[in-house]
Amino acid sequence: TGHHWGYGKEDGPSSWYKNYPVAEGNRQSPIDIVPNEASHDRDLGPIMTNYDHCTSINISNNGHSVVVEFNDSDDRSVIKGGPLDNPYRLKQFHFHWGGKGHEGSEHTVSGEGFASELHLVHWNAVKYKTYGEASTAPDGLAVLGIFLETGDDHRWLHMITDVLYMVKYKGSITDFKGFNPKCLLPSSLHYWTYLGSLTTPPLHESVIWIILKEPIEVSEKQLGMFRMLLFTEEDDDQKMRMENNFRPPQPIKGRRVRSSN
Ligand SMILES: NS(=O)(=O)c1ccc2c(c1)[C@H]1CCC[C@H]1[C@@H](c1ccc(O)cc1Cl)N2
Ligand SMILES: [Zn+2]
Repeated sequence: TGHHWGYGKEDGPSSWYKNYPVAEGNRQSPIDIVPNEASHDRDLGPIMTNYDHCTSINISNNGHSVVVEFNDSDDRSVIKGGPLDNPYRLKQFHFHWGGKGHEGSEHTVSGEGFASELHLVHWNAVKYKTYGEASTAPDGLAVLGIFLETGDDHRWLHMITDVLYMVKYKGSITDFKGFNPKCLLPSSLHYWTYLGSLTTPPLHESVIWIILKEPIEVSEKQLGMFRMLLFTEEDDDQKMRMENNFRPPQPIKGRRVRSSN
């Protein structure tokens, strides 16, 4: 289903518009965030994440990233507050990263990229019946973006990097239960928010982006573990390392970025 796309020279972000014309739309993501051009909105309250009873199910390599899926059959793990009119249910999280020593985040701040970016994907189960339906609606998804910068070892990220060898190849999946993503959040939940899109095909313009200002620290060694993943399947004789799986910033097209206080 859908067209083949990737991050290479032939199938990468600059060619996605051919099969996904919305790539040139008016609310595409990621963007470059310019902090002193963001407007402080007094009625923008704090965001609240309630992941305590969340249930991770599995971890998989979908050929574009490594994804941890959650049970989203009820409101056990949600994000609410801030720009959101109701709670959005946690569906999955995944990462985008660079190559050795290169940048790898999708959003940038005053033109600066980070080594990686974590996306916690939530959907509006109050207004829509399924994730698929929500993924095409203008207020269907809320993605919490967290920057990863290199520094000390992240004390909990090893729970993920320790199992990456199990999902080395595209299409591989393994059980991954009892992981609470609360441990991946930085201490401050101050954020920027704007209306955007999925950063990969199908690039649906259905995302309320909430980008945390404070990055989390991970070690170069931990990040290097992500680069042992492959874009390719086990029986593919080409072993293409999974790295630089990020879309560059897109035109802001007059959009406002708001800042929590
Ligand atoms: N980078 S990102 O945070 O902007 C992001 C967030 C959510 C989704 C995507 C990318 C893309 C990439 C893989 C699946 C696809 C999408 C989806 C999943 C399952 C579906 O049934 C439909 C769709 Cl559209 N979900
Ligand atoms: Zn993403």
